[in-house]
Amino acid sequence: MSQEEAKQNLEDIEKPNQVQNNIQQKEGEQQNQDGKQLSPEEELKLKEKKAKKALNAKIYDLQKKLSRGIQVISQTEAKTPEELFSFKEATSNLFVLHFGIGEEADYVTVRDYVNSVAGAHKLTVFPGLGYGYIQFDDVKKAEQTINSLERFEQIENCHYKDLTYEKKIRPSFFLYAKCKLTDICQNKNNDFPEASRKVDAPGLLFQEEFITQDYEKLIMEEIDKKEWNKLAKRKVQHYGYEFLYGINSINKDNKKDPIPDFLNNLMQKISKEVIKGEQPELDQLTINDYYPGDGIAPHFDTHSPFEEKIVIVSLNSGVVMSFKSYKNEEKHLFLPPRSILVLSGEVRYAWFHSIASRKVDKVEGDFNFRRRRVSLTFRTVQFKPCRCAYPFFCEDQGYDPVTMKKNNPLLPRDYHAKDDSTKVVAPKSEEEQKILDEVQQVNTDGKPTNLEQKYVYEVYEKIAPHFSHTRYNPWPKIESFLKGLEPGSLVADIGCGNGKYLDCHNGDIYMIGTDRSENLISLARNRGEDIQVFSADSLKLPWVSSKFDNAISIAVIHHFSTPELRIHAIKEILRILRVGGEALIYVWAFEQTEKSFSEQDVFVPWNLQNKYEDEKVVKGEVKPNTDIQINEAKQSVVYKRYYHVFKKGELEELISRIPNCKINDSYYDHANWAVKIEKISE
Ligand SMILES: O=C(O)CCC(=O)C(=O)O
Ligand SMILES: [Fe+2]
Ligand SMILES: [Zn+2]
Repeated sequence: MSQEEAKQNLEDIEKPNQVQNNIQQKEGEQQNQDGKQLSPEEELKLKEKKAKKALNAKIYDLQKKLSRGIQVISQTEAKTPEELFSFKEATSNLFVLHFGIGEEADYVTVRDYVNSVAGAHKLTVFPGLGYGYIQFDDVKKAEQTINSLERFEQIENCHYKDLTYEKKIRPSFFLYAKCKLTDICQNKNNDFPEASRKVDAPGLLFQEEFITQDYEKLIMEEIDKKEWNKLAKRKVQHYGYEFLYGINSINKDNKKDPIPDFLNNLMQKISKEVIKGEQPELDQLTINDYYPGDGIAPHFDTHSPFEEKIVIVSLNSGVVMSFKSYKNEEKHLFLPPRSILVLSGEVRYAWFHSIASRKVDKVEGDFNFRRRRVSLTFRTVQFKPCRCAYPFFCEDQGYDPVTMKKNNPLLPRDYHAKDDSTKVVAPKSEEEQKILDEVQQVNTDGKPTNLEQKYVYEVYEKIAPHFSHTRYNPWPKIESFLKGLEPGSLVADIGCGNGKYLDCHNGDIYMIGTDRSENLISLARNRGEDIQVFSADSLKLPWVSSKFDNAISIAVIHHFSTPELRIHAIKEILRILRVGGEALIYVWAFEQTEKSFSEQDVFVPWNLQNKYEDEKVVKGEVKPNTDIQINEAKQSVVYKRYYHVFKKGELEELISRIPNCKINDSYYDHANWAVKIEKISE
């Protein structure tokens, strides 16, 4: 059945009220359209026709769901079912679509069913997406599973069974046999890390079964008798002091309801075993209520409002908490119910912690399905400034983790590091020249080359935290462009870096950022709960066409190594804009006063301070993928970023080659050439 036929069939099906009417007609009272009685033969034909239509509608519906699933998972460009279903060879993998996996019941149902018909297999799910795949060691087992299912003969490759019909729970089970694993799991965003029950991080203490099950039950009951405050993503209760979410601090002048008495036993145990007189007693409590799928964005608790030790007790369900150091070390710890987690020292002051928004976690080879989880976060309110050993994350010592804008003279001198690129750019090395010659000779075809991969993307991933610390002041002209936009505008920040432009507007536009560097994206995400950012390539944005009112592309286009790619990137900006929408584009200028370039394709050094670098790289024991130099005098490791610096008029010339836009303004600002372009037609 072609897509067209399927659509036609779907359209042929009666409208819901007609179906309803037909059901209300009793057996034997079938009438034709003129109201005449039907003969038994005619009746049978009509029934068959209806059954066929209903079946086709169901198939069409399943096909649509399946094609959406495959598109999400594989990020393929295929748009029609024909394109998606065009795999020819059978493999030992099955694609599974069961409308709602992520719930424990779904997972167990599918796993047990496959076990019963074909035995050993590996089932992988993409929680929240409702799709997954099964790997067998043998193509026969995949076929055996397929053959055990009901079959819709009309559609090759599609097989369906309502596994859970009897149990009357939601998901169905739907297999697509002939898919290649590479087609469905290329996108690493679909997979997620495995956690352990024990991790080492400096300052992290963790203990399972800190309280009994009975006590846990009692606390849960008492908590639910109290009133919850609703946040955008979860519910909370606060005791001791008022908590202010906008600035992630507490109102020290507003002492509220004391921590409730039913927590006395727990507080005493913590006092004796954890606090041990090392800081004043805990006097502030935040209770968070999470349902499967809820999470908390990466953050570290603000330094100054609280003393060092932060204590988190988990109730009712396990969850994985992820930790990330400023050196991008990542650890994933499973917090079972009734466990206690204590954060102090480096992990408290300088690591991010987060809970990913999903319904299931992978823990030491098993899935842990989340249930409702309630966490108790105890802190001690601090009445003195923070003098921790981590000034680069300490708002009391000059750094504002929310806005990243403060510039406090108390910081160590090297802290607010300047952009460390040297003033005169050295001639290219042989390797740099070679890679540049290579990419400029091939047809770049809208895909990033080796050069962007090695000298742009990988370098930004590496230098992200350090880079981010040097990028905290929005430039005034860009800020005023954003502040001047129509209220309600949807604005894309393409190549948003640490997100410094995502929160410098008046709050009445809606901004979404993308950047190729996942490390920069995590830093951007840390700016606040309202920040919307995604990792994506500027050559292939994940947005549908013509929906954005505006876009900004600041310091991005100069990182592409060929004119074709630069044009491609600009066309991609125009693609997502609506007709009449305007974009602001900035690129580095060849004409500069601070730097002097002798040519336009340059490799600009970045001195990554040793404190941001792996010790092993600093000592020369490990070499990263990109070529680096160790600069002992400056205590740094030198990475190089590729730029094509633009001569006056060059950006305008590129844009003149794109038919559906016009230039509204162009100017020179902060050693960049800037243009405002408007989309004039689709
Ligand atoms: O719920 C948790 O386990 C963590 C809560 C948290 O990190 C916070 O409220 O700052
Ligand atoms: Fe926290
Ligand atoms: Zn501090």
